[in-house]
Amino acid sequence: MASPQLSAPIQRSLAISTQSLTKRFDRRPVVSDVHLDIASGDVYGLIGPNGAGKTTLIRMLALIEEPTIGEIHFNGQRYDRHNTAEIKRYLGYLPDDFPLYDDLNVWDYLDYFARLYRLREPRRSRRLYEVLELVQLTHKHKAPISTLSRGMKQRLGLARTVLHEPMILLLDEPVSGLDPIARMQFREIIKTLQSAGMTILISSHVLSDLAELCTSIGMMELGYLVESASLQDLYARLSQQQILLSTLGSLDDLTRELKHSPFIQSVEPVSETQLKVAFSGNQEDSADLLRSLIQAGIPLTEFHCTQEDLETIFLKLGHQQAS
Ligand SMILES: Nc1ncnc2c1ncn2[C@@H]1O[C@H](COP(=O)(O)OP(=O)(O)OP(=O)(O)O)[C@@H](O)[C@H]1O
Repeated sequence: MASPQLSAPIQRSLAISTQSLTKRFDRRPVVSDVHLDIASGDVYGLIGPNGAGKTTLIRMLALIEEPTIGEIHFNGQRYDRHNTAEIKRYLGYLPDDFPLYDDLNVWDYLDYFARLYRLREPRRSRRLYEVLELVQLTHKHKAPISTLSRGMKQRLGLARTVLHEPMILLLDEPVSGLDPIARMQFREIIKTLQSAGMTILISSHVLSDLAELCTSIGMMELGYLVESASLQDLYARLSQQQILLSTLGSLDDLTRELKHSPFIQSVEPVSETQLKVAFSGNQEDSADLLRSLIQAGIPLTEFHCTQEDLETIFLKLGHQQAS
């Protein structure tokens, strides 16, 4: 059998790409010179303080707000006024204040939008069952919308947004105001949509939600995209690794051995048996350290590597957002 060929890293195409994207209201810049690239299949988290311009940027990407200057490309196709209808077919947009008709039941609400998307029977009913299953509302299909919890309403909004099987999803603060369980349920659905191949942009104020969900993060401030990178890059570039070590022996012996490693930046006692170490090496370096401590006969009972979280990273970058 032929041996597998080494291949170059796969270059993913861009689902969304903007150049110099700018929006002014009455000459006041709200989004300024945004160059945003989102690779196909990414879940891109957009964060930023209130008024930073996230909603306005998303509305431009959803083709609801006309840019003052700049270009938007979707899957390589440049948006202009003539192809709006064509591009909207593969966009799904969930605004932060989407309307729900309280006197309709769940099925009729979705059916109404499915008809607007011109889905015909039997395809329409099949698609309604699929999206209800996806958002875990099958058992509520006859329930009046007014009786749903906030989390269910958000999931219903998401169901409506994906009815026409868009390739790109734009979600504006979809988890704001939800309790932790509802947020978790929402995250699970987003993961399912990503694994089905969708590219997803999601804005939020909750960094920890985005850290669990996103492959890339962008940060807006005063209309500018001040940071945009893959989560992996951000962690590699800015997150300090920490190691918690506990021993049955003396902390002095452990500290002496630790000093042989060039990657130890600081050692801080946590208790009489535990130390916290700031570590500048990578995972292989930490494995080497563990091996050397055991070889030196240190009776370790704990060796736990952690990384600084996104909040700490953004604080380090000097950005305001760290909620
Ligand atoms: N249609 C409009 N006309 C005038 N100003 C507007 C309009 N839409 C938004 N703005 C202003 O643009 C700025 C950015 O608003 P935007 O809603 O995009 O920010 P945001 O980052 O989404 O904020 P939040 O996190 O509070 O939702 C705000 O000062 C807002 O008042």
